Amino acid sequence: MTAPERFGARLARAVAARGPLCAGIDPHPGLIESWGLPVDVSGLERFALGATEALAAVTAIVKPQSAFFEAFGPPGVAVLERVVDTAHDAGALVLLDVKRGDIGSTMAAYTAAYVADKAAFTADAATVSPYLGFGALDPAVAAATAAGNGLFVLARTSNPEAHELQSARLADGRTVAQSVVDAAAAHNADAEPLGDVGVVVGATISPGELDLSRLNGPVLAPGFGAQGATAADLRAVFGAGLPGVLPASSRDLLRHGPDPDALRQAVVRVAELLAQTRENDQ
Ligand SMILES: O=c1ccn([C@@H]2O[C@H](COP(=O)(O)O)[C@@H](O)[C@H]2O)c(=O)[nH]1
Repeated sequence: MTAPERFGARLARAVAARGPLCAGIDPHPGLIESWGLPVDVSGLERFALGATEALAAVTAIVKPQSAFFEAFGPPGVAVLERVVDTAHDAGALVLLDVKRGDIGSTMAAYTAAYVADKAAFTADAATVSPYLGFGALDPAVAAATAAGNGLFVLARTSNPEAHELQSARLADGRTVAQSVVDAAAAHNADAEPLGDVGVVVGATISPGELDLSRLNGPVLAPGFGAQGATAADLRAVFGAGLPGVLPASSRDLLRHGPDPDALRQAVVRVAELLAQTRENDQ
């Protein structure tokens, strides 16, 4: 049996074709209402599938936020499953934002749900938390990568409350967040063009907080748009030409719906802005 193509390679190809923007599918009740839909499972379904059909046609990767689907109970989770399939049909990869983190044996079960071989959800990658110890993620890394899928490990998140914990110093002088980046990098050594174990680093953090130069893996950069980070902040935090940085935006794209053309135009505008910022660097 031939090995599945690795996530890092699939992501690099998708980004080369469609650009780095990661479109978030976050069905906030207020957004569902603003699309003129009822805040119930039928409204959730029309919102999430409409957003996914439009955004997944023009982006490399979409990121459904599981919490907003789980909030509707099992029928909401069934909608999430359809979002994953719809995004794949439109040609995008799917990063499920579930932020799971637990002891190793339980992580194996979470992986079976999302990114292992024959996983229930068939996502291409999932977000995980290392704050029960990075080693507790080992079963998840092994199962996801064996299936050709990826993980994005929370390192330095975009929310202001994260700083105290994630920027605390370890005995060796590194920050907690840097130790997460370094542990992810160890899994990506020698991978080409990009490893399968990414990190989450908010576009809202201060420049120079983290050294990502040896990561050799993708970086999900939320905080762009609704949380205030700009294209200039992305450049300041991540530098020019760092491969694999995926600026992520949810509310700031979704507020343009329900018109699919308006949603797609919002993606085009952000892509132009990102490209312009890159050109200014050269
Ligand atoms: O550090 C993090 C990690 C994840 N998120 C998630 O990304 C989106 C951001 O939504 P916006 O509407 O673009 O602010 C959301 O699903 C968060 O749970 C994050 O913001 N920061």
